[in-house]
Amino acid sequence: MKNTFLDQVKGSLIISCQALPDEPLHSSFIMSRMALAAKEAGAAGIRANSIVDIQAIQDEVDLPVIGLNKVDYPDSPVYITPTIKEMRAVAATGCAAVACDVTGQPRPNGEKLADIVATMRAEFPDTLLMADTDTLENVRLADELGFDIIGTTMHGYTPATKGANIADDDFAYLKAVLKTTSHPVIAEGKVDTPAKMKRCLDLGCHAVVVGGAITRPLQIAKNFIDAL
Ligand SMILES: CC(=O)N[C@H](C=O)[C@@H](O)[C@H](O)[C@H](O)COP(=O)(O)O
Repeated sequence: MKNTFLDQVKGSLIISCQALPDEPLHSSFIMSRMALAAKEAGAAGIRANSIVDIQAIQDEVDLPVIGLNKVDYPDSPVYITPTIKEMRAVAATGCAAVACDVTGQPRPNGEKLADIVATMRAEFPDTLLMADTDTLENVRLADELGFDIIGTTMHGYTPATKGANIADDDFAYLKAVLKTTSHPVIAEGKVDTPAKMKRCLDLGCHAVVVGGAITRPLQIAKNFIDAL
């Protein structure tokens, strides 16, 4: 069966509906309603964390899902779908794409990303793989490993990129990413206004993921409180 995800989201907005256990909205039911609001607003896709959230969202809306599973392991800083165990479980939900960390940092249990990709290609040939990258070096790594989608998700969130913001210097880093890879690029991470989303698309991104600015009320409310 052909995976139509890339056609479905081209030039559009994907809304990330995530709330970790320490966040006020942590609930699969609430995330499914966030996804419904996203759909009613016109989003083309959803990004979601954890098996139960992905399933609840798939029951509520018929939009394609980028699935991931955030898990902390004691022996690694990698937390976005870090091992083959989480990769398989996320893909088994039937989501269109599985996202995982591609930051070059050591993975739990000494697992190697190349082995994870090979196993996923063999077991889930119709599932797209999205690389959550942080630097140009890791964009090149994701290309070499054959990821289908390059995401900028981890730019600003690793020791190598701490403090960076995708919008710095009129998206200078994003422009470099677009020059570095021929795979579709999805801008993600701190795209927090409609104007920034539009700029990412105009620069040539395939799609944009927006999360907190739409689905994290604590973050949204803080922005207002901070202005007092
Ligand atoms: C760094 C990390 O763990 N990012 C996570 C990845 O799935 C999510 O917590 C973000 O909300 C998502 O990337 C969207 O970004 P923003 O919420 O900034 O629009």
